[in-house]
Amino acid sequence: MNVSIIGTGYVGLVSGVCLAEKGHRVVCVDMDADKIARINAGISPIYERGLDALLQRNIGGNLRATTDLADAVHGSELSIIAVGTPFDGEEIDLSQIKAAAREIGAVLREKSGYHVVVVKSTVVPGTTDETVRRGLEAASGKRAGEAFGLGMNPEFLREGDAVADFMNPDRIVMGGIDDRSIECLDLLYRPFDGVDKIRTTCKTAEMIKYTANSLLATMISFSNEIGNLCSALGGVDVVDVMRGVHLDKRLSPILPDGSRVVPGFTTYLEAGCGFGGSCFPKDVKALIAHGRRLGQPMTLLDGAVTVNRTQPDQIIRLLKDHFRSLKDIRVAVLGLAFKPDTDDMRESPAIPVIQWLQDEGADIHAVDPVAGSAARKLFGDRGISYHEHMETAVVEADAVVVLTRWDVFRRLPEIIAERTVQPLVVDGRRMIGRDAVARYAGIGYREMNP
Ligand SMILES: NC(=O)C1=CN([C@@H]2O[C@H](COP(=O)(O)OP(=O)(O)OC[C@H]3O[C@@H](n4cnc5c(N)ncnc54)[C@H](O)[C@@H]3O)[C@@H](O)[C@H]2O)C=CC1
Ligand SMILES: O=C(O)[C@H]1O[C@H](OP(=O)(O)OP(=O)(O)OC[C@H]2O[C@@H](n3ccc(=O)[nH]c3=O)[C@H](O)[C@@H]2O)[C@H](O)[C@@H](O)[C@@H]1O
Repeated sequence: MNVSIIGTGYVGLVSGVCLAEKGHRVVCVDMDADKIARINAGISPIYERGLDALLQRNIGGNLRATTDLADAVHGSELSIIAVGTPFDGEEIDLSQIKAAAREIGAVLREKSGYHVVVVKSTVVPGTTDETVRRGLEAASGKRAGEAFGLGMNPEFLREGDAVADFMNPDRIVMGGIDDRSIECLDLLYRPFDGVDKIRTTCKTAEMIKYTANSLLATMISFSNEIGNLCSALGGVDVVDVMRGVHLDKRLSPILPDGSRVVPGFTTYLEAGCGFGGSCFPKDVKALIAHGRRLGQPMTLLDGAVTVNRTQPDQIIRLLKDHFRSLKDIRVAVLGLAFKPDTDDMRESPAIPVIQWLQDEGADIHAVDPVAGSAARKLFGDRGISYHEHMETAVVEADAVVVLTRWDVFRRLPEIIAERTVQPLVVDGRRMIGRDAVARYAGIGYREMNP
């Protein structure tokens, strides 16, 4: 199938590369000429495990990239919209979606033959049926359901695992305004044998995406609230509590091989310094705003956002418990990205923590396997030295703060073991054993007062 993808960010690029790998002929479109040049040169503009290899295998073959949207849409039977849908502080910002619909519509005015337009971006329920349909019809002078089809196909990939998630999805949701549009999506996903496929309306597809993200975000905030209570109680560790809760078969069914999913990060019941990224924060806020507009308060989701906003304060509290002032105190910060395996710093809990440390006049030594240059752009050099390796960052540190669950940080106890003066380890991700270091303070745990 000939496919054009409008918007070549995380989702557009990964989808394009993976669909090309599955045998479709794909053209990725973006207005950012630098990005397009890099992709055509076989260099991925984003850090994502496994992406470079797939990109290099397909570019110039099943895959090409261009800034020419009209040419790409003309040469394809299906166009996927994967542009950004940020939160503007009040509500979802649909300006990129509207522009893409207008531009595609203008091409459809001249194009003969049936064409299907599919929204992959995360958009509030009703957007595809109303805003996108209106934009396409106005610009093309044609009617949806007659000259062209319209669908909604949300994406569930996680950054860091994007290629693996796209290639092995848990489900594929295919929303459409009619059977013909859904059939076209079915053809696109035919190479994904054995995956559960849901055929539904565009509005339900949109709602499935928001509900999935809101549930996961709420589970994290729930775990964090319970963790904060454990910490207030003293002598109770949220990790033990969640293990006990999670062994309930309704939460972790026994797998065919007799094993269980181990409670932890992948189950979204892991307390820590909060969720970040380009999606959970903006999507939950957009759904709350949409509910409010419809006269439906979203009390629980409001709570999830509030817990998350204040969760990095737990790190600050733990530091304040141990140091009267942070002025000139040497603090090693392990992890800057919002999660491991990505260089993305959007809404990372490291942002408020580092800004507070800067304001306090701490001597900050930051390390992240890939997000160092993104962090330098964000924070500058005020009070911060950036390190390539954890070893140099933690040397002589008075405190070590763990903010991202990168696997390499598990070696921390081994690295500081030889030091005569032991630093305080503030574990914002609960990934270092409580007894593995001499001085430990973790989110969701406090020693019982003697
Ligand atoms: N990042 C993620 O992990 C996931 C994101 N999503 C959703 O997918 C959508 C896209 O997200 P990202 O890929 O992260 O965004 P992004 O911001 O990385 O990429 C969007 C791209 O679209 C381009 N663009 C915007 N308007 C354009 C136009 N008219 N013509 C050509 N190019 C245009 C921009 O230049 C940019 O490169 C959002 O709605 C997001 O919520 C869904 C699942 C996962
Ligand atoms: O719509 C999206 O963009 C995507 O949002 C999330 O994916 P992502 O933001 O890439 O990352 P996650 O691995 O889900 O982590 C999100 C945040 O939650 C935090 N987290 C995760 C799990 C946990 O138990 N505790 C916890 O604090 C992580 O540190 C991270 O900051 C969803 O997991 C994807 O399914 C979805 O497609």
